[in-house]
Amino acid sequence: MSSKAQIIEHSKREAARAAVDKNVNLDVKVFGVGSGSTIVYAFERLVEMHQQGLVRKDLICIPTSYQARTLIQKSGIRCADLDEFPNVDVTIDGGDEVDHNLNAIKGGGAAHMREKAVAKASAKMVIVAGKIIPFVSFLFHEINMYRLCFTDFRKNSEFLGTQWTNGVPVEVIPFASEVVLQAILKLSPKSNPFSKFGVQTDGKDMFEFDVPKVEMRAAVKKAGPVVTDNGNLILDANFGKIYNPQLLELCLKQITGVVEVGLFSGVAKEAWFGNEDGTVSVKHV
Ligand SMILES: O=C[C@H](O)[C@H](O)[C@H](O)COP(=O)(O)O
Repeated sequence: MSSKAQIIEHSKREAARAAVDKNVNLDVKVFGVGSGSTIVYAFERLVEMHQQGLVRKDLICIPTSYQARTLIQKSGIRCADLDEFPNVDVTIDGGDEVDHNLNAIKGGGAAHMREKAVAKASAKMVIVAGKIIPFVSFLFHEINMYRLCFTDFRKNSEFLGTQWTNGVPVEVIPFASEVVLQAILKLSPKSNPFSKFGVQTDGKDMFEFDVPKVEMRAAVKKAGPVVTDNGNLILDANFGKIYNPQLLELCLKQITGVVEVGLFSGVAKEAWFGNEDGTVSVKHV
């Protein structure tokens, strides 16, 4: 690993640990465990705190994926399903990209369906984003440092789809995957099918591209597509910059055959960032 990659990995770990330290205590009874590489660091800290008596001995952890379930089961902390404990105190999860309102793209690991179910059942959802690049300038600007140095990056940090260019993950039932793909291609950047229901837009286009770029996610080390923990497929839909994530999420979710969309609009209340320089930043909404 290069030294720059090591620094980023270190800051990602620090951000994950700080998020746990700040949000998990003896009052937390039910904790949602996100998925991905960053969450491994967060869960490592949770296990330490459990061993040190800093969290409840009878803490219940709700997994958001097969990966999270395995982590919990190996830890000795009680693992339970969401339908047993539908009221979660705090969930901590990773993120692929986060904008200045803490809207996020998630699902780089195809886990966003269960992640969103657990996040929405949580009194508080916290995102830890290891990949700070889209946000660096904004945060530095906020604390009034390096304002000039990072001015060029600020514009880019405003919109989802700027740094995470793999597209928005859309989980679809296999039966309708081609139909959904065609429907996404027909979404127009200027459309607001919800205006008749009173869903307002800011008058700007919904996303950048005239026509989205959509492809089915292919598996690695297996021929064929990625199959999710729910037995479904993933379409990665690249819209370019996303100007209105709330509306795009609604538009995608109304397509029959879509199970869940990796846009988390207005879900996270707090985000922790591991910065490129090894420091950690936090933002609340
Ligand atoms: O499906 C995967 C999840 O949404 C992850 O939380 C997200 O992709 C971030 O993953 P990582 O922590 O590996 O960057």
